[in-house]
Amino acid sequence: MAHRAPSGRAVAPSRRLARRVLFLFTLSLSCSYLCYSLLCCCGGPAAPRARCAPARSAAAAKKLLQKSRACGRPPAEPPGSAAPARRPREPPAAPAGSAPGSARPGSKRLPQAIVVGVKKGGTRAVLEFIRVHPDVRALGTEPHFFDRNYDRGLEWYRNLMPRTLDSQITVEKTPSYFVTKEAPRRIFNMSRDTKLIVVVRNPVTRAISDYTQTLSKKPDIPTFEGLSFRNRSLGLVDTSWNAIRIGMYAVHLQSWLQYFPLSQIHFVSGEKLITDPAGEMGKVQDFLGIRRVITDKHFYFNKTKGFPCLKKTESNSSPRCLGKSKGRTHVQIDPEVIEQLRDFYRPYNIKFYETVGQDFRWE
Ligand SMILES: Nc1ncnc2c1ncn2[C@@H]1O[C@H](COP(=O)(O)OS(=O)(=O)O)[C@@H](OP(=O)(O)O)[C@H]1O
Repeated sequence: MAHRAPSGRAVAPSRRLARRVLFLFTLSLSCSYLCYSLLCCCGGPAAPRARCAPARSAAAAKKLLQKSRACGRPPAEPPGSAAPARRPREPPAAPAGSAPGSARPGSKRLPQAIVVGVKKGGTRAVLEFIRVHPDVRALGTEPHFFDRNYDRGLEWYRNLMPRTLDSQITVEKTPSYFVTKEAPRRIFNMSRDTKLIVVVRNPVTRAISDYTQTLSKKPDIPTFEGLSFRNRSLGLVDTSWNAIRIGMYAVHLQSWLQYFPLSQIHFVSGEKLITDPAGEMGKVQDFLGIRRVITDKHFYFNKTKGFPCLKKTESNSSPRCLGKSKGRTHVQIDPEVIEQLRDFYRPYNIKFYETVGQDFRWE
C-alpha cells in the first residue's frame, strides 16, 4: 500500500521510515551540539575565556560563572610583574562592534584611556586597581605600540586588546609613552578623545627606583652618583641619562599639550597612591566617567609588603599585592647627591605644578 505525501506524490513505507530515522538522527545531533556548546562555555576548566557568556547576563549565569575560573574576569597579570600576562590565545579580532549572533561577547576596541606614564611612577598599581572595576577591561601587558611597535599598524594594536561590552572601556598602560616624542601625535591620530593618565612621583625617588631596577638586572653598571652627573663638582647633571631625563615632567608635558587639552590628562600622585589608594582611584574613576566602585573597601595595607594591596573580593579569590619588582628596597644614595638632584629638579617641578594646576609637594 502506498501513502500519499502532501505534495500528492506517493511515498513507499520503507522511504517514509528512512525519512523518520534521518529526522531523529538530525534532532539528536542538534541536541548533542547544544549540550556540548553549553558545557564548553562554562563547564570545563580548559574552556577558552572568550567563549564565556557576558558575566552580567543573568543572576543564574553569574553563579555559574563564579564557580568557573574559565568564565570569570581575566586573571590579572601575576601581581606586579612587568612580564606579559599569559592569556589564552585568541583568534584574530572580529570587526569593530559586536558581531550579532556571535558566541563571543563584546569586541576588541582601541583603548579609550591610556596610562602613558611615568616609568616607576606607580603605573602598574593604577592599572591593577582600575581593572577591578566591572566597566573596565585592561590589557595586562605593555604593548609599546606608540613607541616601539607603531609600524605594526592599528589593527595589530586593536587585536591585542581584551574584548569589551558596549558599557565597558578598554585601558592599556605603557609608561614609556610619556617621554616618546611621537606618542602624543600618534595617539591623537588614533583618537583625539583618548583619555590620558599620568602617574607622577618625586623625580629624585623615581630616578633611584629606576636605577635600582636596572641594577637588579645588570649588577655591573656604574654607581648612581657616577651616572647622574656630567661634572659632579660643577653640579652639572647628565640630562641625557634616561633615569634623570624622565623626571623632567614639565618638558615632556609640553609635547602632550600640543595635541591634548589639559582637561583630557589626569595626573595621579604616585605618593598618594600609596598612602590613599582609594582617594586617588576615586579621582581616576571620575576622570574616566565611570561609577565610583573602587573604594576603601577594596584595599588593605599589607605590613610585610609595606604597600596597599587588593582585598579578597567576589572576583578576586584571594588578596593580591603587586609583585616583588614593585616596592623594592632602594639603593642607598649619597645624601649630598640627593640634595643636588632636588636642586636640579626644583624649577622643572615648579613649572610642572603651574602647568597642571596641582602641587605635588616634592620639596
Ligand atoms: N600598591 C602598590 N604596591 C607596590 N608598589 C606600588 C604600589 N603603589 C605604588 N607603587 C609604586 O609603584 C612603583 C613601580 O612603578 P610602576 O608600576 O610604574 O613601574 S614600571 O614602570 O611599570 O616598571 C614602585 O616603585 P619602587 O618602590 O621603587 O619599586 C612602588 O613604589
